[in-house]
Amino acid sequence: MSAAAALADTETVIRLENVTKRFGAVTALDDVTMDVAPRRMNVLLGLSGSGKSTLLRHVNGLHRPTSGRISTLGVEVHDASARTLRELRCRVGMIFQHFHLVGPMSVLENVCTGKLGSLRGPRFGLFSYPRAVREAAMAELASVGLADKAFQRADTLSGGQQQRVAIARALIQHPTVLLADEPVASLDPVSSAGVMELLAAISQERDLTVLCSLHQVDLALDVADRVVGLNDGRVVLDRDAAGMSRSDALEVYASAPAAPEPVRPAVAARTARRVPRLARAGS
Ligand SMILES: Nc1ncnc2c1ncn2[C@@H]1O[C@H](COP(=O)(O)OP(=O)(O)OP(=O)(O)O)[C@@H](O)[C@H]1O
Repeated sequence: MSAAAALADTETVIRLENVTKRFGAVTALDDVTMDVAPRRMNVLLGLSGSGKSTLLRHVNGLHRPTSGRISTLGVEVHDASARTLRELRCRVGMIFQHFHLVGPMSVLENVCTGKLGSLRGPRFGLFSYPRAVREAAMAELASVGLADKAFQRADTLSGGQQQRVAIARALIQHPTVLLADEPVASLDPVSSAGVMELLAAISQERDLTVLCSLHQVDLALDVADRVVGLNDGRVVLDRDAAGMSRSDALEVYASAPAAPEPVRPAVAARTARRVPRLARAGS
C-alpha cells in the first residue's frame, strides 16, 4: 500500500504526519510520517537516542511536536487542549520500563489507581474506591495471572510481576491503544518473554492496538505484527514482521552513525605529548 493510500485509511488509529521534534540543538524526530492500524502489535526498534520514547510521548500528547501533525483516535493531539488530552489519556494507556507503581501500596490498590482519571476527587486507601472499581481491578489482576498477589505490597513482587501489575492498571481503563516504553528493559530474558507474550495475547483478545519500543530484536520478531525502525529520529524500516529475518531487522542498527570513541584523559595527555615529536619526525 502506498503511503498516500495508507493515510487515506479511515481505520488508522494513530497517524503522524511530517513530525519533527527538536530539543534545542537535538533533533529527536526528523520528519516522521507513519500510521498505525487498529488491533495490532507494533514494535519500535532503534538504538538508544533514536527517538522511540519521544515518538511514543507524542502519541498521547506528553510532547508537542516542533512541526507536523499527530492524530490519535481521531483527536488532533498536536494542538489539543489540556482537557482533551486528559480525556484522550483515558483511552490511551501507557506502561514504562520502571513500572511506576507505588511500592508500599497493595497490588490491588495500585491497579485501582488506573481509574483515577475517571473518578472525582482524591482517594486514600483501597476502600475509598467504589466496590465496582475494586472488583474490576481484581478481574484485571486475574487476567494477568496475579490474583493471588492482590493484597501484597507492590514492592515485594519481582520485576516481571510488577510490570504485569502495571499492565493491569492500564487495562482497567479499557484503553483502545496501549503505549509501552521499553516495558522489558529492566527484566531478565524469561520475564521479558513472558511480559511480551502477555501483551501480544491481550492485543489479540481485546482488539487493543499496542505500540511498544524494544531493544530485543528476537523478541520483537516473536511477538510483533509490524516492526518500525528508527535511526537518528528517522523511520528507516516499516514492514510486517511476518517473513522478516533477524538480519532484516538488524539493518535498523547497521545504518547508525558510528559513535566517536571516548578519549580518556591519560590517553589524551600522552597523545598531546607525542604529536609534536611525530610532527618533527615527519618533517
Ligand atoms: N526532554 C528532553 N530534553 C532534551 N533532549 C531530549 C529530551 N527527551 C529526549 N531527548 C533527546 O532526544 C533524543 C531521542 O531520545 P529518546 O529518549 O526518544 O530516544 P530512545 O530511542 O527512546 O532512547 P532509549 O532507547 O535509550 O530510551 C536523544 O538525543 C535524547 O537525548
